[in-house]
Order: sequence, then structure tokens, then C-alpha cells
Amino acid sequence: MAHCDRIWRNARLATFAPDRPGIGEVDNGIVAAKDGLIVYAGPAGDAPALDAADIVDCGGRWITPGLIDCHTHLVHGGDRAHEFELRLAGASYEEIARAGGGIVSTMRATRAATEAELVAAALPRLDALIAEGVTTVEIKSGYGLALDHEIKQLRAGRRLGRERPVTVATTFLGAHALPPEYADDADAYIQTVADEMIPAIAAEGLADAVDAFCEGIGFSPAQVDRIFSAARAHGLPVKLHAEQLSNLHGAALAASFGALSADHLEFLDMDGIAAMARAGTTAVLLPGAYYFVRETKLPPVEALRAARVPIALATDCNPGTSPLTSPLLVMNMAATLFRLTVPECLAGMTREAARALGMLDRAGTLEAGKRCDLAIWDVERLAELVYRMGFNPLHARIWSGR
Ligand SMILES: O=C(O)CC[C@@H]1NC(=O)NC1=O
Ligand SMILES: [Fe+3]
Repeated sequence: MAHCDRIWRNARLATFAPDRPGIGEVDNGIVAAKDGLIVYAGPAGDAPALDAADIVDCGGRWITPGLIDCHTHLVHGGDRAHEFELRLAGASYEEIARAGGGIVSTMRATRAATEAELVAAALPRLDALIAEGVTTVEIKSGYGLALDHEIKQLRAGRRLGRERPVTVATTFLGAHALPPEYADDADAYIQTVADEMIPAIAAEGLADAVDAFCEGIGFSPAQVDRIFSAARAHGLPVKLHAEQLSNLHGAALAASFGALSADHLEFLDMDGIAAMARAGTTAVLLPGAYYFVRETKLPPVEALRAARVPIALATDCNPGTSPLTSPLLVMNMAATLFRLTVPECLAGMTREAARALGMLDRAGTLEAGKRCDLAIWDVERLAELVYRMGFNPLHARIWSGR
């Protein structure tokens, strides 16, 4: 008889385990946890003899892995509601950015905030994600655009993981936009990011990955290459905002560095897809940004499927293009706008999101040895999680077995 801390019984499991077809459905299943890890997840009838300190009857409810939001800019100062009104009056995202608005206006608000103020401003956004079953969240910097302020953002991100029962992965995104002090010398800024910021942030262990914005209003492939070479030199994995507004072949560049993910991808082409497939780079689709900027170019979902490129989903929660803190709405948008299937949407916010963070060995599926992160749902069919808009059927959220 093996001892465990808690068993969740009388449940329908969506394990997303690779050795089970589709969503890895188990009709009458149990999940057993010890010291925050899953020791068994599967049919009750196949379970080993277990002696649990606590048994929870789930009343036939569905259990999925805890949701994972693998792409957010959760930590930032201020908001961009005024720019939203400018866009309603016809200004484009690029026009606002080139006029000194956009990311740089959030930079000013972020630089003016203390670390504690950034944490306080992000907590309601994090609580909204947690309320819908998120147990892991990725948080980028990229609004400081100077070493001390980028460090401040990353420390705030780490602190959020201590303030709430949630796992935080931080990503350095110094190459997000050109700060005013480098207005006429992007290459000089890139050199500062590569030669000063990445070494300092790596030395302090503040970032789990490095990201960049490869775009006409962001940075060129050559500049991204410089950033990624510095990340690799300091042992940090990379991911990339790629092909969001145009095709600069950023996804192929990211894949050449073995990137964890390439994100957005509305303008991704077949060469980029092939490169991602070869490299095992996950596609992270961000329907909230597509919807909010009223993009019309759809990401090539059918070609990604055909090339067996893993597809993850995320909120891209940020004040400019995706002020969104609902993973449930992300799944509805991915199905409604991008035509992903229900299983693809659910996998996109669990197993594939874990893959995009390089965490699939410890999260994202209901398998022994992984963190016991669960979301328990009051739905008859799991499709209701994707079908409904603005309705939250979460019954309970478990993080690390608690
Ligand atoms: O507008 C912002 O504040 C960030 C937008 C966000 N960053 C990026 O590289 N692409 C995006 O959609
Ligand atoms: Fe983003």
C-alpha cells in the first residue's frame, strides 16, 4: 500500500498524455498526489493500492491539467485605453507606434512605477487568470527598455509567483521596442541589450528565456540574430514574436536557434513552417491580438497541422494589442476565428503551452511525476469550455497538489 497526500476520485479525466489518443480521456478516473506531484492519474480500476490522507469526491466532474498561459506581458505600468479610442477614430497600430505612442508610452508608465507598484498593478490581472484555472503563467519584460527597469519588471514577475499559488516563467524581452534614448541608433541599442542586459539578467537568474519582436516596427532578423546569439552564449532558450504584421522570416530564424516557440504567426509561410517542424519549435497563436488589432490575415493553421507543428494558445495579455485576461475566451476565439478544434484548443492551453515554455517534462498533462496542477470543471461536455463566452465553469483549481 503506497501512501499519498490526496486522491481526487469519481472524475472524468482529460489527461492529454501522449500515450492516450485525443484528449487522453479516462471515464471513471482518479488523480493521486504526494508532495505536490502526481503519483497516479488514470482509471480507478487500474490504480495501485493507495492510502490517502484525504480523499476528494469530484462528483463526476471533468479534471484537466491546470491551464498554462505561455505568452503574457502581465507586468506593465499604465494602460492604453486612450490609444484604443485613437484606433477607433482610424489610426493604425503602426501609426500610433511611429508617433511615439504604443509600446513606448507603456515604457514611460513602467519606468515611472516601482517594483511594488508593478506587482500591485499586475495582481488583478493574474487573479483573473487564476480564476479561470491558470496554474502556470509566462511573464515577459519589455516595457523597461533599460537595464534597471527591465530587471525591475523581471523581479516583479518573480514576486508574483511568490504572492500567488502559481508557477511563473519569466522571459526577457529587451528587444521589444526602441527606447527614445536610442531613437536614431537601433544597432547601438541591440548591442546594449546583447552585451550588457542579457549578461546581467542571466547572472542574476531573472529570466528563463529570451524573446524579441521581429517586425518592421520592431527589430530586423539581423538584430534578432545578435540577441539570440547572446542568449545562447548565456545558456538561455529563445522564443520570438514573429510574422505578426508582415513576413520577415523571423520564425525560420527562431527555428535555426532551436527556439522554444514562435508566436503570433499570421504571416508565416511554408518555409517557416518547415523550419519550425524540423526544429520542434512550437507555434503559439494569439487570437486576442488578432481580434483586437482587427487583423484579417489568418495564421496558416491547416499547414501547421499538416507539418505536425505543435500549436499552443495564450492571452498575450498586454495593454496595446491584447488587453485580455481570459484563457477561456482565448480558446473560443481560437476555435471561432482560427477554426481550431475543441481538443486542439484544450491542448493549446495545457500540454502545448507547457511545451512552448520548455516545461513539458513537469507540467501540462495528467501524468505521474508531473506537478499536480489541476482544473476541475462544472461542465457536462468539455466543449463547453470553448463554446461559451464570458462564462466561467471552474469548480476548483489545484496548484502543486493544494
Ligand atoms: O503594444 C504593446 O504594448 C505590445 C504589443 C505586443 N508586443 C509585440 O511585440 N507584439 C504585440 O502584439
Ligand atoms: Fe506579445
